Amino acid sequence: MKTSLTIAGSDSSGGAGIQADIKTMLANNVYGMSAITALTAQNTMGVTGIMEVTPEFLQQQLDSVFTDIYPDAVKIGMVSSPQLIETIAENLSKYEAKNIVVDPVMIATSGADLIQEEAVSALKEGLLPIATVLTPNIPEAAVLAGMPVNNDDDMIEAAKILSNAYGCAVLLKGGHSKTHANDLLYSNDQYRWFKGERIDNPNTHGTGCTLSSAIASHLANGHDLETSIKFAKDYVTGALRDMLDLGSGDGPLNHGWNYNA
Ligand SMILES: Nc1ncnc2c1ncn2[C@@H]1O[C@H](COP(=O)(O)OP(=O)(O)OP(=O)(O)O)[C@@H](O)[C@H]1O
Ligand SMILES: Cc1ncc(COP(=O)(O)O)c(N)n1
Repeated sequence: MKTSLTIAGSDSSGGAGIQADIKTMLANNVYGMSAITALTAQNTMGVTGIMEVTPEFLQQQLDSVFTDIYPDAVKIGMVSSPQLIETIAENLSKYEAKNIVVDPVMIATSGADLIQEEAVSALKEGLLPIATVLTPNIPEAAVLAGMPVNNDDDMIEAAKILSNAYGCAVLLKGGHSKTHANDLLYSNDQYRWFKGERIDNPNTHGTGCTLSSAIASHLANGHDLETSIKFAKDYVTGALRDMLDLGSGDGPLNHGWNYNA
């Protein structure tokens, strides 16, 4: 069985972060492992607390995983401080990690800040250059590329800027678009749209975490990037279409929609 590691924050409500990642990995046929960067006290209505791990404890988790069950792919989600980002960058280089999916988590759907301001430059310096694929949503792409992203042409321009600056593929997700749910892949000076049916579902907590973990799972299983994105997008679309409705706020997806069917 192929293996995948998520380096991310825990979401006590189970819809995003580590919990979404591990469920997604199980549903997409890989053995999932985790290195936790922070605990969040969170539910469908918001985040009420964040407790970061120390860089030393993150280091211990990474050593434990990489020296025993080597991951075939790595997904990186919420990492809020520059020190933790440096620890991850150093270790992924040291252990020669491959198939690295970087989801630059900045703000939760509920509005909470999940990254310190000074961590954004650490992210740019340490993690983007080693990413196989970077998966920003529209607001994150605007911050990272330093330009407004208001339409499809802006999405192409921002993805091109990021791909050229960091030498990685960029999947700019269209979930925040008012008109569609199409994601744009920019890689090797070419772009391709992954078109998605926009589903009228208010419960989208964790869609970004789920998509990036599904991409990592399919890369771990040996698929190329475009095939992995296509399978991952189909998986997220199915999970949204399932119309799970839990909690009073922005609820989670059904990660098991294709599992017990
Ligand atoms: N209403 C929707 N219908 C269909 N697909 C959607 C919808 N909303 C988001 N998606 C898809 O979900 C994936 C995640 O996109 P999105 O832009 O929402 O990421 P995100 O903002 O990082 O997610 P998160 O909600 O975890 O912060 C993309 O493939 C996007 O196209
Ligand atoms: C621990 C953690 N990681 C990531 C997200 C982003 O997901 P969303 O934007 O759907 O809330 C989150 N809310 N919590």
